[in-house]
Amino acid sequence: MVPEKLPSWLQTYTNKISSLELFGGNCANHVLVNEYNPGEGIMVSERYTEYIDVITGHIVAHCSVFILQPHEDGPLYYPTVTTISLGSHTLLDFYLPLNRQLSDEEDQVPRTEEQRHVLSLLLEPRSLFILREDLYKNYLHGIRPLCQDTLDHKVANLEQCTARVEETLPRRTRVSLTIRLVPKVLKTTLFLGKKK
Ligand SMILES: O=C(O)CCC(=O)C(=O)O
Ligand SMILES: [Fe+2]
Repeated sequence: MVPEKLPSWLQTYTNKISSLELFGGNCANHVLVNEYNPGEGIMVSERYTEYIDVITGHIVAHCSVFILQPHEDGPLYYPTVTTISLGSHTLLDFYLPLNRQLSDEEDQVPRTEEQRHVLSLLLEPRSLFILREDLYKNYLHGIRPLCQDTLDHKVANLEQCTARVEETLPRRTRVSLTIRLVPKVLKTTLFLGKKK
């Protein structure tokens, strides 16, 4: 990763979250901004392909295939990822990974996504969500492409929220700021063609 300066408004939130000592005394240095319209879920880049000019060795084109699926955030940001939700709530769903089934001797039949769904968390607007420990390491997460959410008993944090079980919440446009620490960054800076 090549470092770039964050816009000052984002640096403010990054500093605030880092002051909670979530990143082992370091300051978070990576922010992913996602916008979800009602009906949209998380799109995950499944395959990133680069096309390289065989003579010069330069990348001439690249493309990613984006699909909707539960995913893990992987080792790059481990052990902590934080998310600020703005504008709308969403439901973040947690799933058992497919490979966890194989250890269970009675049940070698692949389960559907619905059967692997363990719990959801209601992320309210202006809330901070901290993903770490068991939920980071042992579960996949995803956001379903829905226009509204009916809260059921699988929503595990309703006691901490203002919403109630069986309530239906229409989704509005949500912007999420996923703030995390990438420990290894290049020492060089990226100049995007701006002359001083
Ligand atoms: O938008 C969110 O709340 C989660 C996004 C996410 O899981 C990701 O980008 O890896
Ligand atoms: Fe994620």
